[in-house]
Amino acid sequence: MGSFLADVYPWVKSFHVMSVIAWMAGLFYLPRLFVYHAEQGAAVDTLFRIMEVRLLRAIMNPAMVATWVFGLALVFTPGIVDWGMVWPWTKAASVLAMTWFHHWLGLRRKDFAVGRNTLNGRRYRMMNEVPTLLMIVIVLSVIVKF
Ligand code: HEM
Repeated sequence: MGSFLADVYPWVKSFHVMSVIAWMAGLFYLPRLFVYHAEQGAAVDTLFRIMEVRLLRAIMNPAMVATWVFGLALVFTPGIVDWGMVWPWTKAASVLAMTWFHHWLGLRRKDFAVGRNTLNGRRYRMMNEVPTLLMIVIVLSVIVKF
């Protein structure tokens, strides 16, 4: 299994990065939709509900699962992760936080879907910074490898 993963390592890493791009696109865009949805209210309600559920189900959920599957395959590839270094731990903490953020967005989408959103546009703008900060930590972790 280890030698198979070593053989396909560049492929797995390519698909990991592709799924990361799709997942991050959704994580950046969905909170922006929530900002407009919270601020414009009834005028855009039906259209935004459809856009939000489709973005989450058709793009973000599959992209998150693919990111995890390819990412874990990289973790099990011999010689890639040295748990004695700091970067695997900062990366692991950040991807867990990113996954929490994904689920937090899913819960907020459900609030909008039943007309029970309680947060204003400003709160969603602030939450929009969470994936940006986590992305910075993740990319520095995997590229600089401190
Ligand atoms: C969801 C769970 C994730 C796991 C288990 C995971 C794990 C890994 C591992 C083990 C590597 C290989 C590092 C190497 O080849 O030296 C890697 C590469 C990479 N990961 Fe992730 N990752 C995850 C999520 C993410 C996320 C959310 C991002 C971006 C925000 C990301 C961005 C990258 C990038 C850009 C690389 C390529 C680095 C290089 O050029 O070597 N990963 N990932």
